[in-house]
Amino acid sequence: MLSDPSKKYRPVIPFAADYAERTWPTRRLTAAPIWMSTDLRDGNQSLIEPMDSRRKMRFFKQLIAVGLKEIEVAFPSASQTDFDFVRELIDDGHIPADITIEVITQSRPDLIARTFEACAGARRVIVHLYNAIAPAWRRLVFNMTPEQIKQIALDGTAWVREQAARYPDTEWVFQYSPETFSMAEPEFALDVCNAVIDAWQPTPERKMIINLPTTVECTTPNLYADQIEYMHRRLHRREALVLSVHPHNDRGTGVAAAELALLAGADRVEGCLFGNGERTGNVDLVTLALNLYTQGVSPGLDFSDIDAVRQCVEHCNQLPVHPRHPYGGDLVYTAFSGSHQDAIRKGFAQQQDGGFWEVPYLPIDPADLGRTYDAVIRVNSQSGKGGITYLLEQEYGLALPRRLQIEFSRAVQQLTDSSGSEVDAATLYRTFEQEYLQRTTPLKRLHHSVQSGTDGQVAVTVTLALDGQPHTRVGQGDGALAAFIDAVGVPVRVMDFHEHAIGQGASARAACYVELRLGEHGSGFGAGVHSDILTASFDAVLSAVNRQWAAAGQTLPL
Ligand SMILES: CC(=O)SCCNC(=O)CCNC(=O)[C@H](O)C(C)(C)COP(=O)(O)OP(=O)(O)OC[C@H]1O[C@@H](n2cnc3c(N)ncnc32)[C@H](O)[C@@H]1OP(=O)(O)O
Ligand SMILES: CC(C)C(=O)C(=O)O
Repeated sequence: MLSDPSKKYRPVIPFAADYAERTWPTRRLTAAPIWMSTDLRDGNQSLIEPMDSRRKMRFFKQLIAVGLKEIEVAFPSASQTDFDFVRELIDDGHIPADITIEVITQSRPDLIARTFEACAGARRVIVHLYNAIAPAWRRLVFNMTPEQIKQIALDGTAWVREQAARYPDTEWVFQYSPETFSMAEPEFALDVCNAVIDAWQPTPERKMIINLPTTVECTTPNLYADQIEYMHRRLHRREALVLSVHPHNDRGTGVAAAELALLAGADRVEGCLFGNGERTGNVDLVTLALNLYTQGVSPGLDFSDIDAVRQCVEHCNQLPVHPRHPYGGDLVYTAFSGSHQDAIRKGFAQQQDGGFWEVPYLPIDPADLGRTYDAVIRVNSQSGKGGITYLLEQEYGLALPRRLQIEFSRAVQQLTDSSGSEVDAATLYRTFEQEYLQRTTPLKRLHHSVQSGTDGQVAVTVTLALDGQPHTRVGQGDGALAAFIDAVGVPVRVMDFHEHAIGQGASARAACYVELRLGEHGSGFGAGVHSDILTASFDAVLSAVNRQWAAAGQTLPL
């Protein structure tokens, strides 16, 4: 890279002086625009292997299912595949009554004629004429003066009018794009567009579309918004126009450019699902739509099964959607890091049914897009007790008390540190079993009985396996747990005790967690799960004792 890039690159400055009449910065988006999908055209022309007709048809049907009403289906004069696809759509009746197909063409009479031939018989078609107008294209590609470039647009408009007259049974909607608009002088772009509008003479009843692309995104989105507002205020017959934008994403700000352009007066957005398209892509319609949704504005597009849409797009484009892609990526509702997991868990616990969505770190409820909560919290070495607790509770119904969460998370941390990889809920549960539920050495409960006396005292008789040998012991206490501890005969103090049901009805089980202090040694937890709640608490005591015994180097007198 150059130490002084200004010797090679210059900023694109659309306006000679500041565009001070702008009003867009204080506006807000309160309604969805008209959406137009160009997946089958701009998206398709950028693919390593363009779609065959089967893929195109699958994509077309998916776009309809999502709710798109305007779909650019082809560049029919470019290839026989594209021409035949348009014919198939029309001849085989694949275009529902509320869908308008769009087709693009260069401004060349033979190509325009072929475009109309492809569309003959359709109910309604948008014919999209384009020519590049920016200085570099004028000079390098066309070697033409600005007047000659304007004439290309006017010639094209006349040829489109001529062809449209030959097919009176179709409703033809004319769209003109000054390609490379954002890199052109705004005054020249306006001049070309107004000349085309004057030539076409749209009316509010027969509107035409003026589409202003960032063919190559080359400025910050605010400058593009200025350009759009400038055009919006000055285009002839504004009430007879649909003002459309077509952002690309070369600087990674295609979504912002589209959003600011809508604030600046645009009515319509052209883009692709998940942002496929030339180079870094067209603007992503999924992100735009769901950005509106998360602000409480209905986008008019339905992504309630976003994974199915993504699979279709990946299949048709033969390109993967990035795991971090907004809203649709595999990992975008997943938190690995401890503090995020903790906040998400607390948010879920306090989220009211029917209330405003307020789960930290999740801008949208994954369930609205058909995603489950299963993958929201995943555990690796960056995770804390919150995530571990969440998974054990969600998958296994275990609600660990706070200090046990801290204790158990140390065991999990050792596991994730040594493996360096993610642990799933099943592995967590297995670790919990090994650490607590299966701690039956040296003491194991074989069987027990409980007798309540008339004096409020309880007696417990328990047979324990101690190092494999059965021993029967009897204990007394104010309650069954105290009597059991007395029977075990180990000097422990109960520091903390929790129990809860797992599941409901006849098959419900009980989980019990006991924190014990054993003699002079520190305290630690034990846990038991059993269909009988008392038995669960006895097993929790033995689990705690056995863990303490192991921690003390097996030196405790049992
Ligand atoms: C920004 C965009 O995405 S615009 C859409 C771009 N998409 C595509 O190009 C995909 C489909 N295109 C194609 O298949 C071909 O380009 C075709 C069939 C349209 C034309 O093919 P060809 O006649 O071989 O021309 P080629 O592809 O080389 O295009 C360049 C020629 O078109 C001219 N041209 C480019 N754009 C336009 C336009 N909008 N109107 C009129 N002429 C144009 C160029 O000046 C050049 O002319 P020249 O050969 O006299 O120098
Ligand atoms: C033809 C136009 C709209 C285009 O695709 C672009 O400029 O990117």
